Amino acid sequence: MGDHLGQLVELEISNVAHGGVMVARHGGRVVFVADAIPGEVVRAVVTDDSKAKFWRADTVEVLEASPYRQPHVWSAASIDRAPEERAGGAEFGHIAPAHQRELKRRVLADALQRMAGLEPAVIVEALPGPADGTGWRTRVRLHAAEDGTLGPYVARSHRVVEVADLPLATPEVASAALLAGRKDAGRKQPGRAARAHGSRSVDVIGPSTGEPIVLRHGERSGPITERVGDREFRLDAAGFWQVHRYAAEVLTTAVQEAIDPELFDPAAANLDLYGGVGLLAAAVGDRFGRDIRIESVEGDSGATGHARENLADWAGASAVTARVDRYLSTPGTGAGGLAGATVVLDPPRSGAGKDVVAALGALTPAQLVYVACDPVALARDLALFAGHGYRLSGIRAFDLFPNTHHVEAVASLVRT
Ligand SMILES: C[S@@+](CC[C@H](N)C(=O)[O-])C[C@H]1O[C@@H](n2cnc3c(N)ncnc32)[C@H](O)[C@@H]1O
Repeated sequence: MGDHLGQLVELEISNVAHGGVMVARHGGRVVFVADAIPGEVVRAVVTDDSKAKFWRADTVEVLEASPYRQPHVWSAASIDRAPEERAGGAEFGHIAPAHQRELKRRVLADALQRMAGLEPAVIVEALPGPADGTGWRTRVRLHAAEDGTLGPYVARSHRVVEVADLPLATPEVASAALLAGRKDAGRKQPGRAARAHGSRSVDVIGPSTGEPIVLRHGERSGPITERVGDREFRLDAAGFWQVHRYAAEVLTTAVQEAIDPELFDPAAANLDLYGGVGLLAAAVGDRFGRDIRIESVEGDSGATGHARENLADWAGASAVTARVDRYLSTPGTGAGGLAGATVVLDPPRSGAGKDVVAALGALTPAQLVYVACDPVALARDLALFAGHGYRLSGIRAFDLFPNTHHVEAVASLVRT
């Protein structure tokens, strides 16, 4: 091992893997290949040969192209650049949008089948916005290199690369970010990757109301307002909010539709777990009326403070700061257990996990709606839920992150 680093290999791409890379075989070993498409033959450079079972490689030349290959939506991330100077964060940008969604569907379907024995019919639905999947990012983080260059990281590294455009960002966010880059960087050679400078970063936030906000490392700003339909949400500029400009709206409707009204009890101890500033608790409230009872549970006290304010329209709504696992293991959770309750959960990428699933299973809510940004964590948790007497009754998937490999799913679970 270590002898093959930098070696050029010719690879036939057989499949898509979780994590935005494709699968090929070389000399009996699996190679995870970036910037390729299933069905292609590519020449790739080995970037990691440290493991016995698999290597990693980056495409440098396409020998037989897929009919789904397109010019990359972001030239800074294209294979026309050397791998060490390719911007990260748009790893599917060389694939036609409908086929990106098909590959994401395959990854989700494969995870559900392998890890949970489930074979639901599922497609990945496109969001409103440009058909080429650009102009959606309302949040962008750029990093500062030692020489002052401000830019995204090179794919799968912590090297900073200067870029001339940011097509995945909304036009307002892209302009603000590039302006910040020009101010900070002085005159640098575009396309050159440089080592990152500690943890210095610049966040550009484009709320749906007001001008973009640029927060340099350590800076704070007052709260911002995000509008979703007729409703407004206050939050800290640097706090969590769905990144795609239409994501909050799409998830609101998806969660509302994923709840079985026959199983919904407005007086039960309904929960919005990993609630952020209350977006999905409000979705439930808007679907089932002003008198419902719902508690939003969130680990970040700043977000909970805003959630209280954002949920003020519902007398029966509350927001608490707690880690979800601790909250669920507190005796008297939901004042008398969760019998008859509807639970929405929207955990971070790692998923809810064994302890949270076990605690929820023991509290026997009537139904759950699981919003997931990682198909493998979702599939693992669905298998765990099955062990606690919950079956999948419906699932939808959304292309909340076009031109990347990420996919969001909304799964409904009911008691068997
Ligand atoms: C994917 S976000 C969802 C937020 C909200 N549902 C929304 O759509 O705006 C996950 C949230 O869970 C919170 N969080 C992460 N781990 C947590 C934990 N163990 N307990 C409570 N909250 C947690 C994060 O602070 C973040 O606000």
